Amino acid sequence: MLPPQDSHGDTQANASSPSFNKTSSTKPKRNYRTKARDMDSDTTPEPTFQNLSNDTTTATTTSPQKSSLPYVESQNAQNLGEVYPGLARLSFLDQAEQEIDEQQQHQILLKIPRAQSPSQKSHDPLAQEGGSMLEAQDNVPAPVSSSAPVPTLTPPSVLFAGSPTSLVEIHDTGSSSRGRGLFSAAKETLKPGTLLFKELGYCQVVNDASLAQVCSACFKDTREEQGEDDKASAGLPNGGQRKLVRCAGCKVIWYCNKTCQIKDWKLHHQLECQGIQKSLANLATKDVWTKHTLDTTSVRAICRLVRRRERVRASAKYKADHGKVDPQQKQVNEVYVSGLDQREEEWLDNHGADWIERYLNTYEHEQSETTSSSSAKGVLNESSQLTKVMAVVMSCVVSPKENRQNFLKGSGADQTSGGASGIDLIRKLSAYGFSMTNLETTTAVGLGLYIQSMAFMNHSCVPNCVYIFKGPKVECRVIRDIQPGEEMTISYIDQVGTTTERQRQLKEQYHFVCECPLCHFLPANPLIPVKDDTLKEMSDVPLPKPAMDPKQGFVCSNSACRSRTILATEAQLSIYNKIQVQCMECNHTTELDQELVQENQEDADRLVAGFVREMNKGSSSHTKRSARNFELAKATASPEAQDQGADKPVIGGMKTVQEPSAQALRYFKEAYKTLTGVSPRLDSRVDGDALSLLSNTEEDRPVRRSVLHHAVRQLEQTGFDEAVSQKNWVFALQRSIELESMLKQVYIGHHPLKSIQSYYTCKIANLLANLLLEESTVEIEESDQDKDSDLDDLDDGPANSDDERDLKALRAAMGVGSGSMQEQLMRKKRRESESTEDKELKKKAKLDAKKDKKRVQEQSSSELMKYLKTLVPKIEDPQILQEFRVCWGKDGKLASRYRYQVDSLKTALHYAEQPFVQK
Ligand SMILES: C[S@@+](CC[C@H](N)C(=O)[O-])C[C@H]1O[C@@H](n2cnc3c(N)ncnc32)[C@H](O)[C@@H]1O
Repeated sequence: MLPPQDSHGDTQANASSPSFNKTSSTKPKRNYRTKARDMDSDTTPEPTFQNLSNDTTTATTTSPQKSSLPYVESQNAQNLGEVYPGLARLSFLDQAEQEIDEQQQHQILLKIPRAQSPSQKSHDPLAQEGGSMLEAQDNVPAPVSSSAPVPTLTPPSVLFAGSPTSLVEIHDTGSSSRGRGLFSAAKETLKPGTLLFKELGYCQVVNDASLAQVCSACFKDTREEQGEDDKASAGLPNGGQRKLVRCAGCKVIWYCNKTCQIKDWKLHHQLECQGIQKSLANLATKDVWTKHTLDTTSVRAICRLVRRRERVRASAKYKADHGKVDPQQKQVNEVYVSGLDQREEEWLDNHGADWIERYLNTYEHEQSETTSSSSAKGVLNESSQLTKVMAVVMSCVVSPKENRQNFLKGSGADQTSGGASGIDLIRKLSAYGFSMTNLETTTAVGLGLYIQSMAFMNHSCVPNCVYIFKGPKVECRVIRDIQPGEEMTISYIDQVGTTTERQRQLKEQYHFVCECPLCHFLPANPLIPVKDDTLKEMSDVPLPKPAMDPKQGFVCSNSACRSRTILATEAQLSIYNKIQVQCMECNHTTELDQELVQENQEDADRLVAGFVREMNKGSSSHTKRSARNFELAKATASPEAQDQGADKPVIGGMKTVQEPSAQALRYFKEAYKTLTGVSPRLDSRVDGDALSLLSNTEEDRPVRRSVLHHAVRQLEQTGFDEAVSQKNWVFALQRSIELESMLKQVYIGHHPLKSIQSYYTCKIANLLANLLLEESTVEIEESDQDKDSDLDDLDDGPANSDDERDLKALRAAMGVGSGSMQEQLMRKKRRESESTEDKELKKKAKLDAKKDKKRVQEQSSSELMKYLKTLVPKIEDPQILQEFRVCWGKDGKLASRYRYQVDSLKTALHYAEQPFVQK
């Protein structure tokens, strides 16, 4: 069934179905030059075009979120995914590549050989529910056109029989806390780059912050840069950026176009659109949608989950009618385990249902009596984010009040929740939801629930697989050799963190104590014995001494001492509270206590905040999103920045490249030093004058950490992000290089983050080379003009006719020039009385100053160019391209974009060099 249209061809907003203006078929084909089109047709027969930038949906949403994986519900919903991105900076690129890998996917079958009853075996929910996703429903074309079986469509009997081409199977890990896991079912070693599986989410939603930028059907991100090789982007204005159109029914969900809307309508949106509208009409929840008082990402995800389950339920009923038992509910519940902490779970079990009921009733009651005060607000303040989310979910999916209890408590009689409690659903989403991320914008764009294979992948701090998002699908690839029968793992968090940090994060967000080899090799708690064979088996890089995590150590605090040996770890400090360590190299004794370290950290945080503030001062446009696009548009300094900019170093002679202010650099350097005890690498060739503003003297710091501390990485990352957003390209390049080398040191094996950082480095280098080229071209043109104007100057005056001079004076006297008539005549007289000698001297001084300035600029430009040239061999390292291929597939779009950047860089450098050589 397609979204119905009313007689005007418009969406019947309240008729359960959004649609498009009928006239749109007679209109010219959608043209990306038009502004965003609002599918809202309640008010106008023609589709309304709506500029996204003016839309309230974007105006009030939270800033683009960085994310962690999986999605963490227990945080404040407004901050969901704001943890440092780690793996979450992975891409979803567009889906062109999907076609390429489709063939491979057909080779992959999923085996689930755990013991089951015969009835369970034939109705495994993983196959059933996931399968329904790919079934053609309501005329939705099945995404896979080939007749070859794909995992989700594979009949259960085939699933369990296994196949010679099976790559993965699910079985027990043998550890009670790790439960089941995904194992290699291949007969041979799986090599890096192998595609293990592709999976479409059971449900997925675009997050609040990205709703108006990311299509809710194909997950194409309008902020994503269009590759030079991307044919679809050819001819698009705005650097190929598209605008989205909005569903007229709920006015919440956005799509690329009608095709995407219809696709999503059939799959999900027809099940949720009316619910959102109902919730919008509910006084208690209206503000959530209109004023964004609550992040609705998980609300919408749960709604989709609930509705989807209803559908599955119906199909189960059908199967039951055909004489088969419905094992789905039980088994799906088995897949989802709770992700909340014990206290919250208990509270929700005991009071959750009543509390939400009370919240909704109280609120409605208060609204109707128009009493502003106390209790409802008090209750609201007390509420945990989860219960609020649940309340909004209920307003979307449960209509009669009497059904609420059933929904919340999961009575078997309840038709809406399908037997499981609504609260359970939110827990499940919390434990199994994955934050979907876009690599190019480095932001979290959505939340997806992948239940077929991804749900069974356990975490490791040294994973052998990575996953990347491609549209609504997730792809999982091998990044290190995997032996037959070996467990396949991914990292749920940023691997760069120290053992202490990683373990804390896993505990807080995912509620388990990590049992991976790295945590055994470098235990966060020094009292836990080291298992030093765990990591050696899987690493071909030199390993640190067990328990001496180079990322989390303190080194000698004597700045004169160059030893980088780890003298103590943070874990030791947290156990002993106070430690005294003596450096073997210089005998200097360092005394550390937790308070001191804490102060040090606070100091650094304050400096980082100051650094960000100073960086932002320099620019009037804080458009991080567009800055990420690295468009070659010149960064014009704001008037304020230009005012302050008199003492700014002109880097590379390019007035088009903003530099961080001396103050910002000072903050950066201070923060770096506070964390590490040493100065950051601010390359003198690049930072020129800026560096001289910074003192190079190193004083002793009571705390010196090993340089790879997570905080340093965060500082570098902040520096990079800020520099990119302010178009401080030289500084951004430096930070990118630093980040790249850090990532190389801390990630074992291939990792997408390494390659994406290399991509940024190459891209910024290319950008600078192109700016240099532009500058040099402009300089040649200017110097040609200068020659002409110099000649004009010399010819000026005496050569001009009396008539012409008189005419000028007359014009000036009539007020066309500046100053009063008398002043102008005086000036003219003065000029005329100046001796030819004076004039010549003045002209010469002017020319000399100009030449001096040009010389400095040329010198600076050629230095920058030399520096960029030194980067070329590093950028051309075949290992980088290999990294791309492993993580994104051999024909990945990013690899070809990278190659393009390399070529462009070399060409720009070649031509930019010409003018300087000529002089
Ligand atoms: C996405 S599920 C993975 C599948 C799960 N093992 C199962 O049997 O359903 C995540 C859960 O697995 C467990 N887990 C995953 N990785 C682990 C690890 N490295 N150490 C301990 N437990 C882990 C935790 O209980 C975590 O909440």
